[in-house]
Amino acid sequence: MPQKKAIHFGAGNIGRGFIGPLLVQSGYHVVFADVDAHVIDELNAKHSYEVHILDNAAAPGAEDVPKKKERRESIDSVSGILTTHMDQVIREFEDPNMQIVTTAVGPPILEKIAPAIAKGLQGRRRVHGGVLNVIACENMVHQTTLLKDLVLKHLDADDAAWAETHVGWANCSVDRIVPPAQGFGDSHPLDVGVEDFYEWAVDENALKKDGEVQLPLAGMKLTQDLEGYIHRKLFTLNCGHAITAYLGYLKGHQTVDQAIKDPQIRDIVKGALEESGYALVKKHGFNEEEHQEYIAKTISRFENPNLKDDVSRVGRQPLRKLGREDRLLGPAYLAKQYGIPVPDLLRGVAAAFLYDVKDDPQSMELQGEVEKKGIARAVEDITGFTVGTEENETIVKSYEELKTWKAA
Ligand SMILES: NC(=O)C1=CN([C@@H]2O[C@H](COP(=O)(O)OP(=O)(O)OC[C@H]3O[C@@H](n4cnc5c(N)ncnc54)[C@H](O)[C@@H]3O)[C@@H](O)[C@H]2O)C=CC1
Ligand SMILES: O=P(O)(O)OC[C@H]1O[C@](O)(CO)[C@@H](O)[C@@H]1O
Repeated sequence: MPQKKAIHFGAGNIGRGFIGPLLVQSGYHVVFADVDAHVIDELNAKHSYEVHILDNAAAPGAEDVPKKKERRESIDSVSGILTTHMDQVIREFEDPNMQIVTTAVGPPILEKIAPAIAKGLQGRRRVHGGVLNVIACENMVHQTTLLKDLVLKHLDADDAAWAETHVGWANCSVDRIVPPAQGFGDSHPLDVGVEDFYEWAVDENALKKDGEVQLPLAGMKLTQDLEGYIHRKLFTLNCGHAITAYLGYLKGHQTVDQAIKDPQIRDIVKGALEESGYALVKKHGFNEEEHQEYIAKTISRFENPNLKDDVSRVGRQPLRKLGREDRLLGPAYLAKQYGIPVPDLLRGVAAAFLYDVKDDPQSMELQGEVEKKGIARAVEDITGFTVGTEENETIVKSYEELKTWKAA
């Protein structure tokens, strides 16, 4: 029997370190589609690589010296194509063994891969018309719905109607910390280091189950309450992570584990996650005790010294992270609905306004806004908290206080 196939757009950290491996474990041959010719050549030369699971273990008796405990998983049955080679992308979609399309390219890139997916779907419809499932694994709410809308723009009415009935467009929540690979040697360019923890929750209702695909895949949780999973992850892991990164950057810490060890930072992060947690418990009816454990587990994930996760990776693109539904303002607005005060979340927002990394265009754009409009007006425009409101004043006050951290 021919091997079933999946095409994954984005052979980066999450592609190679999380989604690709789960697809391979589920019996799929994974075709990575990327613009990076070096990675694609390596995939086609070796057809395999290793995932290094970097444990969070400290050496007994030596508190500050992490003991590198590591397991390895070999990922075989992989190949690559360049997304610029449209004919190859279309051929993969036309293959009847192709059953799943996943992405991890970064939210702004979805519109760039949409034309290739549209062409692929047209080809598939023409050749055999088999059912397919698409799951975008990006850190944002309703990422697959966004991808679907972008793809539909490239289809005529007939093809769009076909894509509605024959393609499952499933949103998901994707959680595993996978920093850029480091230290595996020049001869292992595809290897990637990951934390042990992972969670991939996928909207069960949106998947097409009438094709060949056997669900759930390895490591996948099917859920009828995706919003709960997305909010819990985005407003806890991503929220705490971003605040740790922005405050860590202010204090000159290089990595997340160094930043979270700083008592001043830890207190604010913990406070913010408690505030966000009260709102999540109210909104989704989570068990309070279990949610406290989830917060503690999340903070312990930040402490993993073996990940060497740079604060500039976690803080990247601050304007996206200051989106109204995203990790900082999302929980602040949710808490507001229940009258929950959020001083530490707003400290985190203020810290984002102080993030001035020269080679991060969004950071520079944000600084430009502050310079042009002044902090209170910039906060109003970006966060929606108008000048004179308690939230705007708290952010501005925290901004001024946190500035002194930078100077120190
Ligand atoms: N790294 C992590 O720990 C996590 C990341 N995510 C999300 O996964 C997504 C990807 O993140 P990473 O893997 O960290 O980024 P990455 O930068 O390591 O990987 C992105 C990949 O997309 C490729 N790419 C860029 N333009 C492309 C195009 N037009 N066509 C095909 N491929 C293209 C890049 O060459 C790169 O290989 C983001 O949305 C991120 O928020 C979600 C959970 C965890
Ligand atoms: O990938 P983004 O959205 O820029 O944000 C970085 C975040 O993504 C992750 O890499 C994985 O969820 C986290 O480590 C971090 O909070």
